[in-house]
Amino acid sequence: MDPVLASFCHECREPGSPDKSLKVCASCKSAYYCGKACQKQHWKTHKLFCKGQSGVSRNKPEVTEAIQTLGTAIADAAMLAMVPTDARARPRDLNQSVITSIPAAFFDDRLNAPGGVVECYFPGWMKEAILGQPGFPHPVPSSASSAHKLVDIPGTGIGMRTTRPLAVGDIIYAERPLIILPVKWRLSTPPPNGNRATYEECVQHGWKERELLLNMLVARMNPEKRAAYRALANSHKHDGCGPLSGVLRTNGFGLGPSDWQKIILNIASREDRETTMSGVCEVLSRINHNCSPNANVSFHMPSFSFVLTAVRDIPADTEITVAYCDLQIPAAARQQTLASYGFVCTCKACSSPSISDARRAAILPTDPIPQEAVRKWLRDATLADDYVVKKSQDMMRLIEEEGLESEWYARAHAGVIAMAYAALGQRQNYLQSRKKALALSSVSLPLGGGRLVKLLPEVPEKQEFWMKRLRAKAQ
Ligand SMILES: C[S@@+](CC[C@H](N)C(=O)[O-])C[C@H]1O[C@@H](n2cnc3c(N)ncnc32)[C@H](O)[C@@H]1O
Repeated sequence: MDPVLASFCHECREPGSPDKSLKVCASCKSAYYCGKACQKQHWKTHKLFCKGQSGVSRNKPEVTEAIQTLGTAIADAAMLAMVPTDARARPRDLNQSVITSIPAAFFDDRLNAPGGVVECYFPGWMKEAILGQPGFPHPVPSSASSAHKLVDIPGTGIGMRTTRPLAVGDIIYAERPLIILPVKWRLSTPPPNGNRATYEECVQHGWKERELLLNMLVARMNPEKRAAYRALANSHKHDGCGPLSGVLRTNGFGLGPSDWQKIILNIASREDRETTMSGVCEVLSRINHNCSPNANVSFHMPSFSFVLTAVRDIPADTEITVAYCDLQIPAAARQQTLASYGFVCTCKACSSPSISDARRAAILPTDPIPQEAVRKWLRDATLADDYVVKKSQDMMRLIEEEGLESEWYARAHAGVIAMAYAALGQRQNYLQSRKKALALSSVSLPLGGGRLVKLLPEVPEKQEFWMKRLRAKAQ
């Protein structure tokens, strides 16, 4: 008997007491309950792991590294599904995937990090890198005062609205996700027909494996979070992927290589470093899509939370929206991507596709390194003094008309305008455009401010290009 496992009800997580002794599962003798109701409720998950049940073999399959990864988890599933601390999941091999809670979770909620814990499945090196951040975990960022509410929105289900006016760059809400796991699924066990399995059979087998894993992750949550995960929208009820996978596919926010690069460790393989993860949130996953979104969700690694920021000024009592797809592709292509979410987008851009598509196609991103655009202009005396400012301002007008302030080129053009004003020695224009550029920059990197903070100092004279255009002309 594991004394930790035997000390609490595995469904409601209440501790046992001298006058309320816990009953053990007669079959596996490793799950404990305070009463029949909890045992019945827990059986939905427990049956997958309970010794003697056919769903999952408790023997480790003897196959490749990848199979051992999930195989180990399956063999340990009865424990992993129930033990919310991370102590058992310390990776022996950093390339082996682990099921774990970040930050560490404890049965006694008073010991848990404020902001909650995330149930994760990822390679061990990611866990090491996350926990290795100095001062981890940073508190989950918060908005100046409550700024949102969840409401029923006719035709779209639940959605989010503002409760007060917001300015570009304002943090609206942040939360640790319920779960995080890789988007791409590598089969861990052979499909039923082995080498003869068709592509479709492999896909379905992959869904089965992922559903099993999600069962473990969801079982580790406290009852409130479990219920919250299960209550989220599911637009994949009819393609055989399983209910928990359906919720993941409908509600996941991406968390990609650029996020990992900030805390990268050399121990990660190249393939792992390029891993894209998906995180499902209790509140933020209720936000609907718009092709001209007024908000953006980004990942803040120090607090391990997703942060929602306003990408332009938003009046009170307005629906908050984010983008579910690439926004520069034509409307018809966007509708194809959005079909997997089970809706047809009727936003302004999709309602007049010919006008909007032409304008979006005309938006030219500036150099990904904005200083380069300014340097090229400085080197070329044949270009007009207002060449760079005018070009980027024209682009900003189009970007704003199309509502694409969330895209990287919006902040890049805003940065170019500010740097060009510095090169022209125009102090007021520099300060004004700097403010806008920094607000747009914080949309993708809340709290960090992004690269532009270093490039656009508060004192105009300290800007790298200050007066350079004027001096070049005087020579
Ligand atoms: C991530 S959830 C968003 C929250 C969801 N409305 C709910 O009730 O939980 C995605 C689902 O919301 C709905 N949805 C999101 N944006 C929509 C839109 N622009 N028009 C219609 N339905 C939308 C679709 O059903 C989609 O599958």
